[in-house]
Formats: sequence, C-alpha cells, structure tokens
Amino acid sequence: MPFFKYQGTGNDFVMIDDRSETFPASDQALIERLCHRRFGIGADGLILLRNDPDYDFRMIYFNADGAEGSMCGNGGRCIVRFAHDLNLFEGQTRFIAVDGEHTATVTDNDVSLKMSDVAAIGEQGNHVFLNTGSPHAVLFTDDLESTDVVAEGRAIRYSEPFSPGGTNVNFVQQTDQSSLYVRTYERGVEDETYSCGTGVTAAALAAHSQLGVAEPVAIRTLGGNLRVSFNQKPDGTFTDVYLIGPARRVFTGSCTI
Ligand SMILES: N[C@H](CCC[C@H](N)C(=O)O)C(=O)O
Repeated sequence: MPFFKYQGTGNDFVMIDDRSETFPASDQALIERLCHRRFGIGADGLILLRNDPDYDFRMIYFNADGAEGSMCGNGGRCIVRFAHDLNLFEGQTRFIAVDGEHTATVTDNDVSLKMSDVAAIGEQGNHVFLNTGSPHAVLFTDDLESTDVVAEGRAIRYSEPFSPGGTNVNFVQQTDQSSLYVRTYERGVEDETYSCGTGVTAAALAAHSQLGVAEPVAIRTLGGNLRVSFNQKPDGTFTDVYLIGPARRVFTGSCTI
C-alpha cells in the first residue's frame, strides 16, 4: 500500500490517498501498527484523503491509538499541502472534516487553515477549557522548560471533570506581548507531541482573553513556530480563526503490513 508522510512543526502524519475508498478504516489495530514508531512507519496520527461531492476533498483523522479522532489542526494543514501536491486545487481550497467545513490557502512555506469558530472559553474543574475542534485544557506557567508535561498532562487528561472522553492538555508560557511558548500532552497519542495545532489555537485564544496577549499571537512549540490570528466579536465569540505555519511532505513509501 502506497503512503506519504507529512509533518507540520514536528506533528507527523501518515497520509493516504484514499479516493478509491479501499483503505480498511475500521481496522483500529492496523492504524495503530502503522503509526507505531518501532513496529510501523511512525506517526502521531493517520489521515485519509477522500473525495466528497461538495468539497475539494474530505479529511478523516485517526489518532496514533487507531481510533478516529476529533479535529487535528496540524493534520489539517498537512492534508491541505497533500491535496495541493496532488493538484486538487490551486491557491485556495475548501474541504470538509469531522468538525465541519474549512478553507485554507498555501504559499511555498506556509499553510493557513481556517479553524472553527469558538463560542466560549469556559472552565472545567479549575482549568481553562475550550474546544477548537478538539477539547483542550490550558494551564499557564512561568517555567515551561521544567514542567513535567507527560506526568502532569496525563493526570489531567484522565481526571474526573473531563471523563469519559478526556482532554488534550496545553502548558503555556507568555514570552512577549504577543508571543507564547506552548507544550502539549495529546490524548490519543498519550504523550507529549512536538506541536498540536488545535492546542496552540486554544492557547492563543485563552491567553488573549485571560492575559491580554495581543493578536496575532506567535507561538513557539518544540517542533517550530506557528501563528494564530482571529477576531473577537462583542459577545466574546472568536471568528476568523487562522492557524498558520509550515507543513511539508517528508517521504513517500510503500508499506507491507
Ligand atoms: N495534533 C492535533 C490534535 C489531534 C487531536 C487529538 N489528539 C484528540 O483530541 O484526540 C492537532 O494538531 O490539532
């Protein structure tokens, strides 16, 4: 089976052109094996590109544990780059994902992806919590370098206010008037990833409303730099939310498992 591998700020994905709809999408063990870093290709998730009658393409995203996930922002940017590489569009695209319609534009370096509107920033237990296509708890810290992201993130991910679905957990340090450093524990990968697109989006919106961080927000992650721009309406709703940064193909292969 032919596959591609893409990464966006170090969040990496097995990408499959499944316009023929022949990939066994309900085989969770197979997807988990393909994403395994020792026994498979190795990735934080697997993404199928399928046809859709009303859009340029449809995105179907699976976490590394093989289960179909909620929206993936970096995966969304990567599948846009993939669709562009397949010549499915020029300049601007419109596609459908699990959380609805997205538009995106590409340049040589960056993919700018329009994210879903965010109605409100709430609280869950004593954590700032919001849904940017995926659920995210946001915790602010002054010393992100020495935060134990895996241990602390895992404890919150499985904690009572978020059960049974769980949440992704972002640790956020403000580094400037309009800059953040963000590290994320991702559910479904059950580890810290190098970057999480819906996570940095959540961090930017939460930091804007809680700390007054200026828009557009520049974000450093372990895997590189992203930008989040947005508009906030008088009723508090965030619209025109864009996640912007690099996404590229890193290899092409064929797997036998
Ligand atoms: N890496 C993804 C998030 C995947 C979401 C997933 N971990 C979940 O909520 O189950 C991103 O760039 O937004």
